[in-house]
Amino acid sequence: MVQLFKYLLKSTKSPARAHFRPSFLDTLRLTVRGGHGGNGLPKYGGVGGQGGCVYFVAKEGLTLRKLAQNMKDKRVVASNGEDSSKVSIFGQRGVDQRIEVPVGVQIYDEQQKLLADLNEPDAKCIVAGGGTGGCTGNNFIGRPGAHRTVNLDLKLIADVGLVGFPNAGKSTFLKAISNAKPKIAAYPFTTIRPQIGTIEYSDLRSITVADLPGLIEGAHANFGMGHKFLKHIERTRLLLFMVDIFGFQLSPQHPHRDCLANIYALNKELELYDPTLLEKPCVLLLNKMDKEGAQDLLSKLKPSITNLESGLEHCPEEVRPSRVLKFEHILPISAKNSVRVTHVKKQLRQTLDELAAEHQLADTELIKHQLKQRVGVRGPKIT
Ligand SMILES: Nc1nc2c(ncn2[C@@H]2O[C@H](COP(=O)(O)OP(=O)(O)OP(=O)(O)O)[C@@H](O)[C@H]2O)c(=O)[nH]1
Ligand SMILES: [Mg+2]
Repeated sequence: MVQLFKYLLKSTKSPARAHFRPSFLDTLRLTVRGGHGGNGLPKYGGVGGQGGCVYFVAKEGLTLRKLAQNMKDKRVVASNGEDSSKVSIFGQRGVDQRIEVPVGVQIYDEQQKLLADLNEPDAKCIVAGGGTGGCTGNNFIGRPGAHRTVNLDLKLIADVGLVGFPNAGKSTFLKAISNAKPKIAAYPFTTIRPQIGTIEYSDLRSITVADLPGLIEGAHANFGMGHKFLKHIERTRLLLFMVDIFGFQLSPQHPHRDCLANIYALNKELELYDPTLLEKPCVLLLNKMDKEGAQDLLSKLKPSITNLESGLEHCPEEVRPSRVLKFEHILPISAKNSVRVTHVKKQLRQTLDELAAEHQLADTELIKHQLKQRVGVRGPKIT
C-alpha cells in the first residue's frame, strides 16, 4: 500500500504532487561540536592531539535543502585528538569536519549574534573549535571542543531584486527577460518561493534578477507570508519595482488600490521592514501597458508618479510612507507581449554599470555621501 502511494506520488504531476514538493528553505539550525583534545602523557611530557574543528565553506550551486537532506540528525561532530603514547609522543590531531554551505549564508549563534557572513565562494569560518590536547598547562588532560547550536540564514545574492504585489506580472517579466521558467497565472500568489533568473548580454556579461514573492499590503503586520522573503533584497544592488498600471485588489474584502497607491504601499512595506532599503537605487516598471486605456491612465498619473512627494497628501493614510522612493527610471512595459523588455534590459545593465563605476570612484567619505544624495538630485523621467 505504501509502495503504491509512493508510486502514485512519483508518477503524477497533479497539484497534490506539487503540494509534496519540498518548499524553499532559507534557514537551518545545526548543532556543531569540535573534537575533544587527546590526553597527554605526564611520564614523558607527551602532548595530546588537538581535537578537530568544524568549519563551513561557501560553495556555489548548493541549497540549504540539499544540506538539510544530507545531514539527517542536524549534528556535526569533528573527531577527537589522539592521546599521547610511548610510540607517538605528540598525539595526532583530530580530523576537521568541513561542511559546504550555499554562498550567501549568514551564521548566527543562539543569542542571534552574527558569527560569519559567507557571501562569496570559498569564504570560510570555524564554527566549533577543537579542544586543546593535554599538556603541562592542563595537567595533561585534553579539553572538550566547543559545542554550540548555530542558525544558518540564507540571503540570496542577486544584482536586481524584483518587488511587487501579487499578479503585477513579475514572473511574466522574469520569463521574458531571463532564462527563468517561472509559473505564471491570473491569480495572486502563483509564485511561492524566490526565483532567480539570469539575463545574458551579447558581450557575455550577465546579471541576476530575484523574483521575491509573497509581498502584500500589511506584510509588516505579518499578513500573508509577512516579510519572510524581503530579507533577500538586502543584498541586491538595485531594486526593480513592478506595479500593474490598473492597480490591484487582493480580494473583494480588500480595497482596490490604483497604481499610484500601490507604489506608495510598496514603498511603505519596505520602509517598515528596513528604512535603509529606501536608499538603494531603484527603477519602476509600470506593467500591462498593452491593455485598453493604459496610455490614458499613464498620462493622468504621470505627474504624480514622477513626483511622489507631491501626491503624498492624497495617499490613503494606511499606505502612506514617511519617506518616498526616488526612482532612477520609470519604464512603462508590457511583460506579456515583451514590449520594451529589451529597453528594460539595457537600462538595468546601464544603471548597474554606472553604479559600479561610481562606487569605484567613491573612495572618500565625501564622495560616498554625495552618492547617497545622487538619486534625489536627478529626479526620474518616464522613458
Ligand atoms: N495584459 C497583460 N497581462 C499581463 C502582463 N504581464 C502579466 N500579465 C498577466 O497577469 C497575470 C499575473 O502574472 P504573473 O507573472 O503570474 O504575476 P506575478 O506578479 O508573478 O504574480 P504572483 O506570482 O502571484 O505574485 C497573468 O495572467 C499574466 O498573464 C502584461 O504585460 N499584460
Ligand atoms: Mg509570480
